[in-house]
Amino acid sequence: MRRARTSDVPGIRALVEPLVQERILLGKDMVVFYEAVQEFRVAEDADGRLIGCGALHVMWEDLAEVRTLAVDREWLGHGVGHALLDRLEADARELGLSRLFCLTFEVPFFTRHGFEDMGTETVDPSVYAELVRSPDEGVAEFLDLARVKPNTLGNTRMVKRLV
Ligand SMILES: CC(=O)SCCNC(=O)CCNC(=O)[C@H](O)C(C)(C)COP(=O)(O)OP(=O)(O)OC[C@H]1O[C@@H](n2cnc3c(N)ncnc32)[C@H](O)[C@@H]1OP(=O)(O)O
Repeated sequence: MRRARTSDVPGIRALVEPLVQERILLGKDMVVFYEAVQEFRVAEDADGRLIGCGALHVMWEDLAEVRTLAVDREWLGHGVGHALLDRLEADARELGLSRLFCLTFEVPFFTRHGFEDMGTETVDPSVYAELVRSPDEGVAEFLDLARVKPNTLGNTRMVKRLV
């Protein structure tokens, strides 16, 4: 497990692409991955092949989103996903964050990690007014804005409080 390098971006894209085709993850252009490379952690096998990735995207003083968490099909069920999520959580704590958001179909996996369905939970109106100015799709998903509903269909908005 290590921080991503720019040379990992094609590998991250290759991990994510089949999941985009299955409409599990949202597709992103290469430039977006390069811009976000500092948010990524990657997992590699003994031969240095990329087998998993995940990113932490800060949204507000206390809040970040876990995004683009993906594990190579051949490695599913070997603890790679949990290890990546643990690492992202540790990064979140280091940054001083206290809430982690995710939008996912993998509810049991995130529940095992202490995430809960957000239900109708929202944020303070003054914070809402600031967040709503963001052009980021993840922020819009957190706020459950109508324009991103087609992306969120069937997904669960989940949150974990870091103590
Ligand atoms: C915020 C977002 O990015 S949302 C999108 C989340 N990503 C996706 O939906 C993409 C498609 N899914 C995936 O890539 C994967 O299924 C992931 C990332 C969700 C999970 O990755 P995996 O590496 O298979 O997870 P991991 O092996 O750690 O855990 C899966 C199960 O294997 C079991 N397991 C088997 N071996 C182990 C082990 N050595 N250590 C821990 N768990 C293990 C666990 O019981 C676990 O069960 P749980 O999910 O109910 O807790």
